[in-house]
Amino acid sequence: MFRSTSANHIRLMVIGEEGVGKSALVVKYLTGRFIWEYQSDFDWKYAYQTNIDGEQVHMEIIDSLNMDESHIRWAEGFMFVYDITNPESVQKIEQFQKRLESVRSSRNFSMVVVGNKADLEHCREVNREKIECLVSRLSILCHVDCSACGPEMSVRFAFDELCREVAHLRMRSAQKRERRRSSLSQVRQGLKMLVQTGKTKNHPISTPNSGNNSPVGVSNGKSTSNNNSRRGSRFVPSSPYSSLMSAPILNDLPEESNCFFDIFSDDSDKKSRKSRESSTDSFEEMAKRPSSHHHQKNMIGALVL
Ligand SMILES: Nc1nc2c(ncn2[C@@H]2O[C@H](COP(=O)(O)OP(=O)(O)OP(=O)(O)O)[C@@H](O)[C@H]2O)c(=O)[nH]1
Repeated sequence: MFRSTSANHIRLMVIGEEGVGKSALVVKYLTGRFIWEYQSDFDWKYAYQTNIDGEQVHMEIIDSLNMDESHIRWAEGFMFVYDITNPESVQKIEQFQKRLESVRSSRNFSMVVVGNKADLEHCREVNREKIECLVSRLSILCHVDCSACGPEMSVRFAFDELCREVAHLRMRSAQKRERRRSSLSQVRQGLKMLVQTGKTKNHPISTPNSGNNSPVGVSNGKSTSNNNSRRGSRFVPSSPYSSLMSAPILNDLPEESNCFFDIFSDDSDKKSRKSRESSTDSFEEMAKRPSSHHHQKNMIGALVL
């Protein structure tokens, strides 16, 4: 699993309220030892090399008191630690997650939740069911109880699991990027063929709304509603276009529909590109309508034209 990542290098950040045992957990993971007191005025950064699932992994871990923005951007995996004897230490989990999402502007990070000081089970004040519900509501995949002064196994499991999460996330993102790239290159190729066909047939590359400078099917939505005109059109007669039509383009497009316009990157006419970009809203509005599926299909159809 780790082989597909860039040099098996993983960057983690340990976060949580003061005194929950962040430093104790990191040191336990790195050295197998528990030390009662740590200096906590600094953010500590550790480098560590270990073997997970039979593969060498190079890790960097920041043990951070502050949710420094640069650290949040730097890390890919976050370990949120709370103290099972301190209910207040769990309250900020949602807030932390929101902060991560806002700084990283998406969910492209992995997170595990660790309930530390499990050796003090008799003093537990955090309800296990409640925290399980919270964790699943926040779509956090892994929640582990462990103790920095107990057996090393559960601490190791928590860190290793976070690394696995990061590796999975990277793999999923790489697959997504690859799908998107191949969809876009299909469209580019199709457009090139169309331009060539248009030239050889001596047909103008015209569109249902040619005459205005806006991109086809994007500016006002009128052109996209005329499905019949696309079918009957002399410009979409044969198989290359139908294969283009069936390409999984819109499904794979990122939510920011600006990528939609990347397929025009060969176009040197900046003016018309600008007008296309300013039309993003109408594209999004069309996609939101109840019959968005048809609109989207029509949109591609209009684009092909
Ligand atoms: N009983 C018990 N005590 C722990 C455990 N982990 C940490 N402690 C103690 O809790 C206190 C705080 O531990 P730290 O590791 O400094 O906690 P921290 O979250 O790094 O604290 P800050 O650096 O101040 O944010 C120390 O006195 C530790 O000895 C644990 O698993 N069990």
